[in-house]
Amino acid sequence: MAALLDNTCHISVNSTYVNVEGRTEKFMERKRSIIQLFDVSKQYGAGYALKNITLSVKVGDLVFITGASGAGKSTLLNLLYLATPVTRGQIIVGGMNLARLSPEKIPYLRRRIGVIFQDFKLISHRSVFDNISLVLEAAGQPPAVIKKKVEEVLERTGMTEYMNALPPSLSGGQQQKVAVARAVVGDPDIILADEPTGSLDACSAEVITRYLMEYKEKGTTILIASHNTALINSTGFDVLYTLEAGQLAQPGENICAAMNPIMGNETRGRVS
Ligand SMILES: Nc1ncnc2c1ncn2[C@@H]1O[C@H](COP(=O)(O)OP(=O)(O)OP(=O)(O)O)[C@@H](O)[C@H]1O
Repeated sequence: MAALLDNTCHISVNSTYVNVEGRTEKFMERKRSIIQLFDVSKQYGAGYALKNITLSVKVGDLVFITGASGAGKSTLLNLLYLATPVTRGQIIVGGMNLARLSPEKIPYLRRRIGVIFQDFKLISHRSVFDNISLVLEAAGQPPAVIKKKVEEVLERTGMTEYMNALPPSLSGGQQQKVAVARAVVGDPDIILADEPTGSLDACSAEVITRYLMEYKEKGTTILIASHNTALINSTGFDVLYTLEAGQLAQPGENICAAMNPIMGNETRGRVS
């Protein structure tokens, strides 16, 4: 079965080979999974934020989690970072079974993941520089390396002049850039990004998106939760999952007309 995504992207789900914008890859055998969810559910009280989610993400893939407000996108990312515990099911990240991870191993998991939270979660009484450098201090990096790396990510995100500022004195967009800088500074294996350009103007969004895609090119696995079709189209994707009221959309149930024609709950390429 072949589905036409747009003029430049054809997908053949029965084939080992996929052609995305002229790139032909033997993707199914080449890559191993770095994230796996098996029948995962998350309940808040009596309500389900996520229900029976089974999916996997391969090393180096750019994966979008899309869906309407309240569909469960942020919850999914939060589970991967152990920001909130799973109610049922199993989650494996980088070979670690999160249900069996002892409290002292959680920092190890988190050092391998860079997170851009939707609400940024910056430490309000520490400077921009400190918010970013804490990641490297926790990883035991020497001060000279920390200074060099923090200055580099500040420069790349256009935040050098604000390095001594406290987060509450910054605009939402500036705080989001700091959150991006903090997420990438440790050169993580996985980046989890929740609407990473949601507070940015168009020009800044382009700069930040390109910066994140440099990490994709270096082999970092990136999961982006977003309902921003422009963002999705600006990067393309390896896999796109659509959530609908906490469940993966079934074939033909993609809820956003703008996302059509997507076939099934997983696809590759671009949306039209
Ligand atoms: N801490 C919480 N306590 C109770 N309910 C929660 C909590 N966090 C999320 N929820 C509920 O879980 C569901 C999924 O929320 P989530 O934030 O994951 O959605 P989302 O797809 O990221 O939405 P948005 O696009 O608006 O950010 C919603 O019904 C929400 O109200």
